[in-house]
Parts: sequence; structure tokens; C-alpha cells
Amino acid sequence: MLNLLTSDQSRQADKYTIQHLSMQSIDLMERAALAFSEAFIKNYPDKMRSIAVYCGTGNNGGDGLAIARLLYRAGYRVDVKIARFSGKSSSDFDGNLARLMSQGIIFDEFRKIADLREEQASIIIDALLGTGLNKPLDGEWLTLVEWLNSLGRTVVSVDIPTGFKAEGPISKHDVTVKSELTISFQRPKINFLLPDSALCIKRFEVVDIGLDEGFIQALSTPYAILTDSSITRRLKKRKPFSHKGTFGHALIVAGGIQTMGAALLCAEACLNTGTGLTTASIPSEGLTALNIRIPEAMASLRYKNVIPADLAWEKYNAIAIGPGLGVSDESKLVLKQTLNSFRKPIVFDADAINLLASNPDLVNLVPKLSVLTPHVKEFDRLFGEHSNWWERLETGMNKAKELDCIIILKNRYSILFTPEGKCVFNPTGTPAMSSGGMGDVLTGMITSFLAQGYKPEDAAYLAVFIHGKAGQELSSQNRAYVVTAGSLLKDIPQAIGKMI
Ligand SMILES: NC(=O)C1=CN([C@@H]2O[C@H](COP(=O)(O)OP(=O)(O)OC[C@H]3O[C@@H](n4cnc5c(N)ncnc54)[C@H](O)[C@@H]3O)[C@@H](O)[C@H]2O)[C@@H](O)CC1
Ligand SMILES: [K+]
Repeated sequence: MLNLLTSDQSRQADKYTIQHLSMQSIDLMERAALAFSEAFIKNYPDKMRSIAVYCGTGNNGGDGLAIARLLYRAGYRVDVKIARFSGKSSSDFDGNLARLMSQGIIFDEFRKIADLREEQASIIIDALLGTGLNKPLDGEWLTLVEWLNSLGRTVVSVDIPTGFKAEGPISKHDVTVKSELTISFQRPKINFLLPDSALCIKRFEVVDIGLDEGFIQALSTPYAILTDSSITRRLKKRKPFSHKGTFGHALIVAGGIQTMGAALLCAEACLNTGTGLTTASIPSEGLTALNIRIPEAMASLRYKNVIPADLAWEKYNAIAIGPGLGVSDESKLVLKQTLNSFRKPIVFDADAINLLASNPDLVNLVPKLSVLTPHVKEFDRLFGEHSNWWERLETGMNKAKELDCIIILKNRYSILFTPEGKCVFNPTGTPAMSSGGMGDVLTGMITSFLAQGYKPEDAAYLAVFIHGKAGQELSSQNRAYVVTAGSLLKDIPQAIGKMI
């Protein structure tokens, strides 16, 4: 797992790296500019496209000057524009300006917007302000950014779009550069992973600038992002003499007469993730569908939506409840009965979350280390309305501690909150997965890992990461516009196999 950094921690990592490697800060800037330029050249190999690099006079602007020099040397047609709205400049900016001049590269400086010339370039590199941003843009900066946005050119931002905060709540009123691509240093900024960033980032890439990883990983921060190796390390190989009893028995309490699909998807995903035995607690009307679609699964029937009184709860290692369950009074009884009968961790999804939201007294019965998997609407229903995603991060961290549960806030980059206060982002997935039933599949996967004996936190990490990875691979292999839940769940065994 990789730590994510706040702007302040990035500065500490820069400082430590510079001291530790006995280098000059301008050398680190050169590395950053080189890494940016390499990524830029891969994305925009056409050297006939003209480029204008807009630079501030801090270190982000310093990066811009070094990038302009490197791209010029690589054969691009580069123009440099310096916004000198204050008398201040950083020493590495000054150093890079001298290097730029020594190469004979022409640059323009403007002190007020009125001095700006018409812009002809087809690509604009935004190196105005970076992580040094300390207040929303106003005055000349605001006008400049609005003008750049109005040009409708391809904009590539250095480290972060100018005006966008790396962390903290984003206001809809903040004006930022709207970038096609943002090439960020060492780590994605935390706010890149939240939907608020869609306003100014179409796509981002992260480049390694050689900051000290030991230092970064030792920093104390709740924010992290999952990696392939953090998943592989957690997956357990199957032992030679293992049998179905080794891999647990899961119970999926799901489905309604008209929503049997959710139960089927969840149960099949559970089975395909490797549980020894999967039983589906479904409405009696769904038995034929279950037998046809998943002959490997067993059924425990709910007549008139009531769980039979003699259900042997103790034989299950993990339970999922919610997909397609409905929110009727009978469904509430099903939830209540489950909460009163099973004290091991439970995976709560969909209608089980909605029922918890409308019956707060039931929340107290949620077993410790259970996993709740709300999407944003369910999250807000359960924990109250939020006006931005940063607030949801704070609520998620607080509630996971308070309830002693793992909360997975599902999104493009799903966010996992743990009882220890961690806030872990999942990088895998694709917008092609935004289709009905995906959440049911995820719930089945988490429950399966739980039943197989994984710790709840690990079960959540594994399921979320592999679920996204499988979707990503399916969509890229088949160049698919959409990946359906049914096709994804068929691919789970291979997706796990590839990671182990
Ligand atoms: N050694 C380092 O610290 C490195 C820094 N790097 C670059 O440096 C950037 C951070 O540079 P700086 O900390 O110099 O800051 P910036 O270049 O982001 O901003 C410059 C200055 O602008 C002022 N400012 C902030 N918000 C403003 C606003 N809303 N309106 C007007 N002025 C405002 C502040 O005084 C700030 O220090 C990173 O984003 C990255 O691009 C990279 O070169 C890698 C190494
Ligand atoms: K920038």
C-alpha cells in the first residue's frame, strides 16, 4: 500500500530527499521536469503542435521553465509566458530562468492581464501555481485562468491544475484550470481520487521523481492507495490437501420476487471467489432460477419472506445481507433476525444499508468488524447529507471507528475506511463497470473472502481491488464500452489466479 501525501508532507519529502541525497533543490526540480517531459512526449508525440508554457514565479513555474527547456531540446516549438503578478520568485525559478536564457529560448513576461498577447499555441502547459496554493484564485490569477479556460485548447497541468486544492474541501465556486491531462509528481493528490476533481481533471498520470520512498512510507497519514503487491501479499495460496470444508460456508441473504437477479449475482460471485460452500437465502419463488443459474449453490428458502426459525446460523462462516432484499416490514424482520442470530462479521449492502438508515436502533446490533458497502446515496442516507466529498472522507473515518466496522464507499476510486482510522483508496476499476449488479458481485466477493477466513479488512481490500481489476481487464481486452456484472463474475477465478 502506498501512503498518499498532503501538500505539506510532499514538501517534507522534497526536503528530506534533497538533504539525504546531498543534492540541490534545483536538481530535484530538474528530475521532476524530466519525468514530466517524458510523460508529455509519450502523450503528445507530434512535434509540429505548438506549445505555450504558462509559468508562475514559484516552484511550479520553475518546473514549467525547466520543462520548456527540455521540450525545446527535444524538438518541440515552445513559447514561454511568465505571469509576474508579484515581486516574489523562488530561487529555483530564478535558476531555471537563467538556464532558459542561456539556451536562447524566447520568453514573454506579463505583469497584468492587459499585457497578455493573443494565444496561438495548440497545447498549453499549465505551470502557474502548484501545491503552494494557499487561497482560492482571485484578481489577476482568476482572470488569467478564466481566459486560459476560454481558449478551449488542450491543457496539460504540471503537478496539479492551477487553483485546485491537493487536499481539503473543494467548493463548486473555486475557479481552476481545466486540464485534459495532469502529470503529477510521485503520488496522486488526495483530491484527484474524489469525484470533485472531474471538474478540472479529465485524466491524470503520476511520475516518479525519485523522492525518498522510505521517508514517505514512514510518514504518519491515514491516506493510502492499494497496489498490486499489497494484494498479492495478502492472498493465500491453496494448500495441497485442502477440501471444500477448508474454504468456509457463506450465506447470502438476498433477493425478492422481482429482484432475484441481485441474489443470483451475489451468490455466484461468492462461489467464484472460492468459498467452499455457498447457500442462498432467497424467496421460495426464486428456487428454480437459483437451481438453473447456479447448480453449485444450495438454497434456504424464505416463504413469505421469513427466514425459517430452525436455520442453523452457526454453520456459516460469513453472511451477506441486502442485495435485492427490499425495505418492507418483512425485509426489516429478516435483517433483525439476522442481526439477532449471527454475531460474526456480516457484509451489509444495498437494502440492508437502507434499512439500517431508517432504523437507527438496529445499527447498535451490527457485529464488530462487519463490512458496510454503501454507494454515495446510501452513505448519505446512513450518515447524513454531505456537501462535498472531503466531508464524506471525514465522516467515513469517524464512523468506521465509532461502529468498529469497515466501510466501503463505492465510487470510481472506492474508499475503504477502517476502524483504526485508515482511509484507503482503490485504484482499479473503469467507468465501463458502472452498470447494475456490480455492487451485488462485490458483496459476494467480500463475503467469500470472509468465509474463507481472511480478516475483514483484508477481505474488503482483496475484493474491491480484484473486482476493479477484473472489470478493467475485461473492458480493455474486449475494448468493451460496458462490462456487465454477469460477465465480470465469470472472470473472477482468473482475476484472482493472475494476482496470486
Ligand atoms: N523542491 C520542491 O519543493 C519541489 C517542488 N516542485 C514543484 O513545486 C510546486 C510547489 O511550489 P511552491 O511551493 O513554490 O508553490 P507554487 O509554485 O505552487 O506557488 C507559488 C506561490 O504562489 C503564492 N500563492 C499561493 N496561492 C496563491 C493564490 N491563490 N493567488 C496568488 N498567489 C498564490 C504562494 O506564495 C506560493 O508560494 C509543486 O506543485 C511542484 O510543481 C517540484 O519541482 C518538485 C520539487
Ligand atoms: K499547475
